[in-house]
Amino acid sequence: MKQGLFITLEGIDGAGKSTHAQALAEALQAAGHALVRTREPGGTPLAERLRGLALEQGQEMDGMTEALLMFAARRDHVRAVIAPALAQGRTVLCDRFTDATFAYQGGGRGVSWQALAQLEQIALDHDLMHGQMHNGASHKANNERGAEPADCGQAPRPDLTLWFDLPPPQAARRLQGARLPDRFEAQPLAFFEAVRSAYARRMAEDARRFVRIDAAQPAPAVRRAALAALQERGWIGPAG
Ligand SMILES: Nc1ncnc2c1ncn2[C@@H]1O[C@H](COP(=O)(O)OP(=O)(O)OP(=O)(O)O)[C@@H](O)[C@H]1O
Ligand SMILES: Cc1cn([C@H]2C[C@H](O)[C@@H](COP(=O)(O)O)O2)c(=O)[nH]c1=O
Repeated sequence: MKQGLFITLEGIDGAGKSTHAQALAEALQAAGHALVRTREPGGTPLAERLRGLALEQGQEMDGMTEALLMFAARRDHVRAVIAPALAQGRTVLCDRFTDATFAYQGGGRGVSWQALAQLEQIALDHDLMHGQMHNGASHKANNERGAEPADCGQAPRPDLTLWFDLPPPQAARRLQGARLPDRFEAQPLAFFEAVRSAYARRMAEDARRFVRIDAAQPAPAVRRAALAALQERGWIGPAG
């Protein structure tokens, strides 16, 4: 079975990811993709509990602790949801993934890029599917046959990342009064400037995977730009 597509949405809080995720999902489904929509931190019962801890106002923790929580949640999410779906040929549309940890915990909190790269490797590439394979068979049964697929221990990486890029003051204006801020949304503008710069660094390091969407445009133009990225790859039809 051909591995499915893995698409992630990134950007600072209030950039418009959730607003445009629905149109992207509808376009992918209309083009015949068997779609799994999910988010980070979250996507499994355990990861949603970790999300609650990480986002809860008043719950103090340092940047490395945040990063460890994010990667713990991510490992569970990838093992239980993302890797199995991709192995079944499904398309996964995920609101945030590892880039967010580099942006928020790296850029925002100052955790070293190198430490995050090491955590990524340990959390996602260390015997990821231990005890189960992507198709549900056990490693043990496979070992008894003397064979183990090469990709059993490694997490999939996104095929495409849409970075909704918006100046933090504009994002703050959009979020004002929209909802009660969580622990991240309550951060000052300087935090989000640092997060935004870190997204730019991630894009510079892996330019082929990223498409930057100018999220400062009116919503219909943002939607068109996001759909165009899928159309250019032949993943949806010209009408979206
Ligand atoms: N292009 C746009 N122009 C004006 N307002 C917008 C635009 N896109 C989204 N909004 C509004 O901005 C607010 C934040 O959008 P949204 O919730 O989609 O952001 P988000 O990136 O998902 O944020 P978070 O990551 O914090 O969940 C919403 O009230 C939404 O209606
Ligand atoms: C994956 C991930 C997320 N965060 C932060 C970014 C946001 O402020 C929240 C998630 O809220 P959203 O409304 O679902 O966007 O979590 C982070 O700091 N690090 C991460 O790895």
